[in-house]
Amino acid sequence: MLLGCIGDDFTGSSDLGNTLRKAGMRVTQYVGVPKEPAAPEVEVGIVALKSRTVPVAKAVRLSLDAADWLLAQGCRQFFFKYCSTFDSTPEGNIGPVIDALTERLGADRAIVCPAFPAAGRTVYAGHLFVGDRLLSESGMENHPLTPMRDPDLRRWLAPQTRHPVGHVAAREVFAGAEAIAAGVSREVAAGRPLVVVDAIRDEDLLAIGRAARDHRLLTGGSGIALGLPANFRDEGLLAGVADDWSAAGAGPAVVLSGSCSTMTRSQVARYVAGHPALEIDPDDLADGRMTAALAAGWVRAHLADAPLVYTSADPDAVRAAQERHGRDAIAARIEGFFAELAREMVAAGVTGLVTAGGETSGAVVEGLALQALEIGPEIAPGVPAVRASGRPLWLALKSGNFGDADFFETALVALQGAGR
Ligand SMILES: Nc1ncnc2c1ncn2[C@@H]1O[C@H](COP(=O)(O)OP(=O)(O)OP(=O)(O)O)[C@@H](O)[C@H]1O
Ligand SMILES: O=C(O)[C@@H](O)C(=O)CO
Repeated sequence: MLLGCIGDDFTGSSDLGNTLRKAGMRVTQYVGVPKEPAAPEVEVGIVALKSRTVPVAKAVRLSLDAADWLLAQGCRQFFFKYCSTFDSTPEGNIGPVIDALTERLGADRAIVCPAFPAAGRTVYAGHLFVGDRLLSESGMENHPLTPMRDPDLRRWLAPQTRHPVGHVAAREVFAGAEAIAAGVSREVAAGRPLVVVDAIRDEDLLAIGRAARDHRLLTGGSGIALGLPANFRDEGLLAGVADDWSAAGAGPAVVLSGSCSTMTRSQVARYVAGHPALEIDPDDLADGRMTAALAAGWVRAHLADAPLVYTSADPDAVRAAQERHGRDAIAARIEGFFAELAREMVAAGVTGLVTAGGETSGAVVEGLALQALEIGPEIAPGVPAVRASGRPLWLALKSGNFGDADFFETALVALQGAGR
C-alpha cells in the first residue's frame, strides 16, 4: 500500500476513492479499521470512519487507530479526508484530528485544502466558496450539526488546533509546484505548520499534489488527491487499474434515501415521478406503525421496478420531527431502519443499492457488515460505483449534495448495466 487515507465519513471516503481511481490507482475502501492486513494489490487504502460529528476524543482515537493500521500496511504518505465544505465546529473534529495525526506520523507540516472545483468548492484568499457564495452564505450556515458561520478557513480552524495556521495565497499557487512548496516551507519555518492553500481550478490541485510529493500528511477534500497518483507513477510504482467492471450486478436494485439536502430532495422528486416510492414518516417509525419488515414487504412487491424508500423531507418537517422525538434519537431510529431494510433486501436477492446521505450510507454499509469496498468507475463527480469485496453487491454511496436531478436513474444504470 502506497497511500493511506482516513475519511471522516463513508460517502466522502468513496468520493476520495473516485478521484484516486480516476487518476489510475487501485483503491479499496474499508468500513472502519480492518482487523486483517490489506490484499497485496491495494495501492490506496481508505479507512472510512463515522467520525465527522462524534465527540472529539472519539474522532481522534478512531483516526489514530486507522493511522496505525495504515502504517502497518507500509504506507509512505497519508491523507486525512474531510468535507469540501469543511464541516466542523470550533471544537473540532478537523483540527484535533490533524494535530493527532501530525504527531503520530511525525509530520512537520499539513496542507489544509478542502477545494473541489468540480463540485463548486473553491478556496481563495483563505476563504471557502460554494459556487459563487461564501461558505457562510451557501446554506451551510444552517447545517444542523456543523453550522459553518465563518468562511475564513484560517479563522475557523484556529480554535480547533494547538498550532498556528498559515496560508499560501492563490498568486503563489498559480506560479506552480515549486512556488507552492516554497510557500508552505516559509509558513512552516515561521511556526505555522497547518497551511491553508488556495485552489480554484483542477490545475491548482495538480500543482499542489506535485508540491506535496514528499509530505508525510495531506489534509483536505478529495480535490487535492488529484495530483498524488502522478508522483507514484513517476517512480514506476503503479500497476494500473484493472478494467473488469463489466460484471455489474444483474439482480434487482433499490434506492434508499435518508438525506434531506436540497439536491437529494430534487433527486427524490424526479425519481418518484417514474418509479414506485415509499415515503417513511418518522412518527410512524417512532411508534412502531412502520417497521423495516413492513417496508421490506412493500419493496419485495415492487422489486422489478427499482423502488425507492425515503425519509428525505424539507427542513421544517425535519425540525418538527427532531423536536418531537429528539434529534439524535430520531436520526438513530431512521438509520437503524435503513440498515435493517438493506439487510432484508440483500437477503431477498438485491444486488444493487443506491444510498443517499453520508450518515445513511454509513448505517447501511455497517448494517450489512461489509468490510471492504472496491472503488469502480465514476457515476457523477464525487460518486463512484463500488463493489462489496467477496459479495455479489454493487453500491453507489451518494453525499447529500452530489449528483444532478437524474442521479438515481444514472446510478442504477451504472450498477446494473445498460441493459436494465
Ligand atoms: N424526515 C427526517 N426527520 C428527521 N431526521 C431525518 C429525516 N430523514 C433523515 N433524517 C436524518 O438526517 C440525517 C441525514 O444525514 P445524512 O448524512 O444521511 O444526509 P446528508 O447530511 O444530506 O448527507 P451528507 O452528510 O453526505 O452531506 C440522518 O441522520 C437521518 O437519519
Ligand atoms: O467532500 C465532500 O463534499 C464529500 O465528499 C463529503 O464528504 C460530503 O459528506
